[in-house]
Amino acid sequence: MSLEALKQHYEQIKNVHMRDMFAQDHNRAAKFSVRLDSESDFMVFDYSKNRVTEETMNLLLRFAREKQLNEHIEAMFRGDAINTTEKRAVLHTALRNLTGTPVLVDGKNVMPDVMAVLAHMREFSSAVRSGRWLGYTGKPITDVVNIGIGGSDLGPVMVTEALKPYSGQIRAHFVSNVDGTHIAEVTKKLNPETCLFIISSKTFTTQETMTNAASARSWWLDHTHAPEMVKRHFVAVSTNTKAVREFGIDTANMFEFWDWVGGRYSLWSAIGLSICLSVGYEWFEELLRGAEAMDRHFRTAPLEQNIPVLMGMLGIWYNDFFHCESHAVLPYDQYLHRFAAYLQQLDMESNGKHIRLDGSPVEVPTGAVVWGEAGTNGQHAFYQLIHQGTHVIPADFVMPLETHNPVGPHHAMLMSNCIAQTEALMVGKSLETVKAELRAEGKLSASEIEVLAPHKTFDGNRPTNTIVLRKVTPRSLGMLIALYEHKVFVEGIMWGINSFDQWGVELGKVLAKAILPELTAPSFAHGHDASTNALIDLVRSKMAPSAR
Ligand SMILES: O=P(O)(O)OC[C@H]1O[C@H](O)[C@H](O)[C@@H](O)[C@@H]1O
Repeated sequence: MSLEALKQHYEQIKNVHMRDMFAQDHNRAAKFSVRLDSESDFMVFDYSKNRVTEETMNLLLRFAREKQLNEHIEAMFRGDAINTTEKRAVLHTALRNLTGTPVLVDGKNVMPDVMAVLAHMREFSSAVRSGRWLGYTGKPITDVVNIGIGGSDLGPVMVTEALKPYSGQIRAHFVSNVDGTHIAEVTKKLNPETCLFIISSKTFTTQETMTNAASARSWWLDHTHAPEMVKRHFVAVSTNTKAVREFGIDTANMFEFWDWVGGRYSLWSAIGLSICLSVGYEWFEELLRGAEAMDRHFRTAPLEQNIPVLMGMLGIWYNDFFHCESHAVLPYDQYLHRFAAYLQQLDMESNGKHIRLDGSPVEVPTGAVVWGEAGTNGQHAFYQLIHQGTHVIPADFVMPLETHNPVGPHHAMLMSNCIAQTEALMVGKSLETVKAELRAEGKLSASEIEVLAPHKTFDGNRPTNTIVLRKVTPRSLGMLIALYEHKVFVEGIMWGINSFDQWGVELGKVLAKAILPELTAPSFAHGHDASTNALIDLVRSKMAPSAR
């Protein structure tokens, strides 16, 4: 069993320093790097600064084979109902299957519907962007507001931000939080004659989205008094035609998707309409092409050269053996400033599970706590803990070689910081070196040096991946996002969990619905624990003072 072999191997390797691994193997950087090209874009996955040897990787990949990873990958692409608790296929890959090769769900080829919705998105976004789609007073649309939450928000926000250099005249806004401040602040910036609301919700029942949508419609009607013109200013993206119609949106302006697209995997579907409106359909299709290239790679590359597999298995290595609990994602490109927030849902909602597919409890911790910030801001905030704290935090550095904004020396500085961080995290700085430096400075006594030097030492040996891109383009972004989707999949398979349901989100939703009427009830809440009752009563004293 490779698990036993891995456990033994871990004992041998756990204290080996990467510094020595690099010293012993001058070919290490090349050996532990994979490059993937797609048209003029490329990605280099450099995983040489990890606490692994060739033997580690061989054992990890043997472990993956034992768990039949290849068969699971095929089952996903084929459209098997691998989301077993919801009895659904998982086919975000079909959304970017631009060659149109048939993909069957329950014997039906889904590709004609996928292509039809893409055509609808192309036609609609072109009408809006070209000024052919007019608002109720005959003016073109200037502002688009996506109202959605979770997967119906985070992907579109992240991508729209990342692709700002490709955006046109239309301004994109996003409202997700049920906090009235969010919708209020966005509507302040809008002209009711020239704005378009996209109500994005897979289920069209999500409390936050439905409340924000109703408030947006009230705001719009208060300003326009033109209920018959709602159809020119409100469109919907959903799987729920009935609820869309009931909301009052013309179903001709509804963009459909399907239950085999998970919310956090849906930016490639019509949920990406706000992206399309911002950057135009052609660039949206480029995003899909990037993802398609990663899909092909994931499905066909041998495990040894398969970037999502390597990345996922490194995740398993640190989680299952080193017991690392968190994972930092550090993009060195300001346009990727929402990338970590997006990944939090992708990774943590997918793999934050305590039960395996067969209903038994998991045997190892699952799902790292994912967090991060765009470089170099993070360096001046939390990198201290990554360098010298007591936790080992594996980190991904995303490094686009070209910038969209070549301003003076900025990009060279950004790159030098990124590379320096991975070097420092790996190499560290020994006590002897620190002492020698302090002695050479000649400012401190020998005893002062003894006390200060440990504070200035770095153990190093902190693992990092460096993901090099040519530039943040629609294509490379598509590759990058699909890489993480598949990495999360690989980890889920290894843990034997269902990465595609999200029952954990439900309990809070149910309890919030129960508490809502109690906040304005005439009598003191008594059905909960003492803390909850008291908190409800505090809110009640503000909301229904006359009731007290
Ligand atoms: O698109 P919706 O149906 O409105 O769902 C929005 C979000 O709702 C919940 O929070 C789910 O856990 C998410 O996975 C989903 O993305």
